[in-house]
Amino acid sequence: MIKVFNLTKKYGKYEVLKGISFEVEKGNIYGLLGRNGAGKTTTMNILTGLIDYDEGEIYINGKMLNRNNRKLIDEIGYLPENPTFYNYMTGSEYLYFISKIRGIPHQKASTEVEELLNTVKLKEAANKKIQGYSRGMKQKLGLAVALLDNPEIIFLDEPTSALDPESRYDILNQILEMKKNGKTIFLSTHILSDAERVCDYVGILDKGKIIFSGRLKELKQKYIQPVYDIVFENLPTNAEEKLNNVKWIDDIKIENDIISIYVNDIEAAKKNILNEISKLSIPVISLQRRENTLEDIFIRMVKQNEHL
Ligand SMILES: Nc1ncnc2c1ncn2[C@@H]1O[C@H](COP(=O)(O)OP(=O)(O)OP(=O)(O)O)[C@@H](O)[C@H]1O
Repeated sequence: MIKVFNLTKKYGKYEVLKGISFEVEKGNIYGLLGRNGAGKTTTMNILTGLIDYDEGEIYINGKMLNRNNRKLIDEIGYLPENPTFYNYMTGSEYLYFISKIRGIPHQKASTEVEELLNTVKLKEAANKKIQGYSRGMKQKLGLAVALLDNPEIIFLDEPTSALDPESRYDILNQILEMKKNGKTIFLSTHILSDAERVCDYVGILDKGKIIFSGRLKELKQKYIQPVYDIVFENLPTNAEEKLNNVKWIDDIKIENDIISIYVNDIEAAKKNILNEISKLSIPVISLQRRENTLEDIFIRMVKQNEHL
């Protein structure tokens, strides 16, 4: 559905994308993950034909997206990171307006607009002016615009950032619903728990390169590694130094009074963890073992990439 080979993009001398390649198959949700400034929006804007690129090949639905002839492809819908609207219009008026621009016949548009307002749960606010919409409502309206004319492929740039938990939940559910309806979805996000909830495949973009692209399940299996979270009464100052010398500890992360210990030998960890903690001589409030999350894996991969 989407194939990208060796894509390069420079802003002046600054090379944001250094030859990235990945594929998204039909009917899947692919999440492009990366820190702020990694180049996610740049990638989105290139794939949706909004900006030019320097080198590489892009195929969307079997058609080559030509660098010098970036015609917007009919089969795609796009929700940009910060969608802009005509705020004096109502949500419903705006959807009719966009339908008209896209050349959707009025009768077809009226059925579709009603359906979409239902789908994105904006029916009640449909006749209210957009200027009174919350960020979440605007995002839902943006999603409706992306879904107009039933595109096969939908691009969503940071669809859940800056939303409250309820709106995030709604949007994520709608993304899952789109997949059920056979859509192919390419989204970018830095909210890894959201990616973990909806994505089948992920690509990790870091320092201009894709450092992983594949099935989320495979990534988690590859990096399967238990983590111990230990909450201390107050943080031991020399903890990092002491724990880093322990053989079966791969890495540690310290946040407030919690130390997360990433383990490379679970049998050794089970036998020795209490002993190592007692050496720190600080009262422990709790100790819990868990599987690592996508966030843990992401942080470790990006850290490893830092040393390359
Ligand atoms: N038009 C531009 N001209 C020059 N530099 C740019 C331009 N657009 C983006 N950049 C730079 O390219 C890099 C990637 O930006 P981009 O917006 O693609 O990142 P992002 O991963 O989407 O980040 P965020 O999550 O913060 O939106 C950043 O360093 C940014 O400052």
